[in-house]
Amino acid sequence: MAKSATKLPLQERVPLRRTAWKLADLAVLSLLLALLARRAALLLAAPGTGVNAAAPSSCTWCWLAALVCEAWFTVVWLINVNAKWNPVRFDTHPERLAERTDVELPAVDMFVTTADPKLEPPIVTVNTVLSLLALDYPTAGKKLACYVSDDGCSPVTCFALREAAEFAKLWVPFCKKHGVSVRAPFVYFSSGAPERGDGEFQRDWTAMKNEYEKLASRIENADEESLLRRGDGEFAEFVGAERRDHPTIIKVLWDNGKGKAGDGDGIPGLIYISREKSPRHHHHFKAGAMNVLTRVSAVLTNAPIMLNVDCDMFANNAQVALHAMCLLLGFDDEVHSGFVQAPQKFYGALKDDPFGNQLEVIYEKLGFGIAGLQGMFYGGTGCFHRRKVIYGVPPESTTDVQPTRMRGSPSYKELQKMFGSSTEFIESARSIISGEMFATAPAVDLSSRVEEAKQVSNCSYEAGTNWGQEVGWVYGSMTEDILTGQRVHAAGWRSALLNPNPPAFLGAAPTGGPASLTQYKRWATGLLEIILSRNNPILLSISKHLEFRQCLGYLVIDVWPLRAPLELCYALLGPYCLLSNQSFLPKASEPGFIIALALFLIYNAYNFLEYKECRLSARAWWNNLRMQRIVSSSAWLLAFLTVVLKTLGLSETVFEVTRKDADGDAAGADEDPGRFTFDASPVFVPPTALTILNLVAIAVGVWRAVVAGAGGGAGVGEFVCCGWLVLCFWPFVRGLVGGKGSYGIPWSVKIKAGLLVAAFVHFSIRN
Ligand SMILES: O=c1ccn([C@@H]2O[C@H](COP(=O)(O)OP(=O)(O)O[C@H]3O[C@H](CO)[C@@H](O)[C@H](O)[C@H]3O)[C@@H](O)[C@H]2O)c(=O)[nH]1
Ligand SMILES: [Mn+2]
Repeated sequence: MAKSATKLPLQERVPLRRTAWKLADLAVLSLLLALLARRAALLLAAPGTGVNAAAPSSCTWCWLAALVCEAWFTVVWLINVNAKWNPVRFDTHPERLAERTDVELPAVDMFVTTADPKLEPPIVTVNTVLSLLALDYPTAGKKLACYVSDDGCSPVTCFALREAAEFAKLWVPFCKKHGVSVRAPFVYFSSGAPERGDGEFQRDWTAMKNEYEKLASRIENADEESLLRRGDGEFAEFVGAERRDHPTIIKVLWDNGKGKAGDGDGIPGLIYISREKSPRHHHHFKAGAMNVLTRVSAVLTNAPIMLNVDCDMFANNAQVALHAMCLLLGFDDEVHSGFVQAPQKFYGALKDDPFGNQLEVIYEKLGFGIAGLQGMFYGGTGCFHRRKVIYGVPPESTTDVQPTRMRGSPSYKELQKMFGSSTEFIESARSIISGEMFATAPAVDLSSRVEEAKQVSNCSYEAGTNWGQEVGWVYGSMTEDILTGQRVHAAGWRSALLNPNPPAFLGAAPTGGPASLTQYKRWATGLLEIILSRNNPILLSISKHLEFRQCLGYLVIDVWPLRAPLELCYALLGPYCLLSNQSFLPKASEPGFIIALALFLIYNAYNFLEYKECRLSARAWWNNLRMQRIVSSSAWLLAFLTVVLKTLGLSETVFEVTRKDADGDAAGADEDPGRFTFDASPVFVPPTALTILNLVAIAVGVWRAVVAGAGGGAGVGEFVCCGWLVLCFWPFVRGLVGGKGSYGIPWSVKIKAGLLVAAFVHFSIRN
């Protein structure tokens, strides 16, 4: 892109100052090191005997275990400090795009994935699709196209999208005429009738609202049986289609190519795809769906930029594609924006984040920090990709020792080996690899290329190719987003963080205990799969272009499941010591006590101030703090065990889709959607056991000190540990005693937890 000095930049990378935070980072680090040094010194001073003469009751192996855990906590702190150290913000100026006659905007293919019409109601997907079709983009009708992948193979979803295509003919012009800001109809109409505006607007608004309500009721009342039996054979392909065993179904629901030459202001094309499934082929969950979307769109429209969103992530900012273009076109070298990721933000989010999954502080502190290193992680949704990056093309600037097949003009044979045997696909890939940003898509009806598109969606298409390895979304992890982003960074690309105001996309955060913990468990399972694979960030930073500090940044997230066993071990030390009348922390009279106390206070104050700085409440801080403990002992721990079993070949990991609620809150009027709910799932066993155990330990400790008068082994530190854990697990205390229905912990869980506690108490007291 030629540039002259007078041109205003499309984007600015603004470093953010954080001197006071850096001092606090170092203060906590020093305290952690002091704690470690003291422990190590005392252990060395009295090998074999009690840990120190002043406190003969301290238990040597508890001190050793504590030393290992605290060393690990120090490492975790260090990698966090690294990630947060140099944050940056990217400011984007889409209004300058219009002034820049030298900048032509590339076409964008927009992908939406859905997998289950029950967990992901079609009306949710339809709203996401409508928000994308109505995006502001010059000649949107020509340059944008929307592809929906339906892993649920549901005629209802297909019907809903067909209806949406009709509705879009009214909705898109309405949004553009009146400058509607949020173009997902359910959000737009939820705010009630507009107060201002002229008569024409009022009339249009009422008419639109009526149309939307009719659309919504048609979709909600659609049932699979009657669709399949419809006389016009419209859904004939779905007859007999098993969700896990059916041929590819592709339907062009709106063809923007058809006889529309010259009419750029039309509505973007809309294509429905349900890829072939067969029990003989692994379908690789979302990553597999993304790869099919990539190939089908290559054959049909072949836009050089691809946007991907989950079915619940509507565009909340109509200018989002323009903001993204500022980052994709606004650098002198495109290596700086291999992909452009918007943070995951949520709509209708519950007050004070009761399930600790709104991730606001993570994004603002960790996200901006990582953005200042090699660049934001790919988050699976709300991301603009360069098609060539997904195809494995390295940035111009990397000087690889090995000659890469992807440079220059690879031969047909080489391309076939990488991308598979479709001639149409290879032709399209050739123009992408050569860096062509403005190849005009063939001026043919999309419908006339459906057969080619079906060919590249077959489940056998990828056999023997590089798809899922060096090309496309990477297979082998439930958390395909982090894995795929790592591959892109390892190729030497950087990424940019897209953070416009209003936020780019909004999605649904799961509510209730089971859904939230299932999501965390899936993430942690996938992360451990990454750590154990040849794509783990340490190997990538040694052998490829993943920068060292970025590698440490990835580890902050990747080690989640590894934290679980160590945090569990540390959480057991307090109750063990109270039960066996020993200690693992310095006594209040010892100098070491002050270090532990200061660490506890400063660490928590630090976190609290982070929440304050992100404009969140004290309640949100506390909810997140305690969810950290709950998630670690439940979801992360189970993920750890699942992957151990998988490694031993005893089980498989599967992608459990998160439920999305159509209206944002699932609970009835008399229920409290922020209150923790339970089911009989094994994830609830360990935290239930920890809750009971800590209560028992405190009771035994108090009894020993007060009634039996034989205290002295355990000190104030052990009591604080157990008391703190009980506070953190308060939702479980409530679930144990009083909760009705899903607010109570089921008996099967209580019994399993009770048995674990009995065994642990027996073991502690006997020792
Ligand atoms: O076999 C599958 C399974 C899932 N999906 C889609 O994948 C998306 C994400 O699934 P969801 O259940 O909503 O997971 P979340 O935990 O909300 O997703 C986060 O975490 C995932 C990785 O675990 C990322 O892929 C997502 O983009 C990210 O938002 C949804 O659109 C699904 O329809 C498929 O297309 N096929
Ligand atoms: Mn989701």
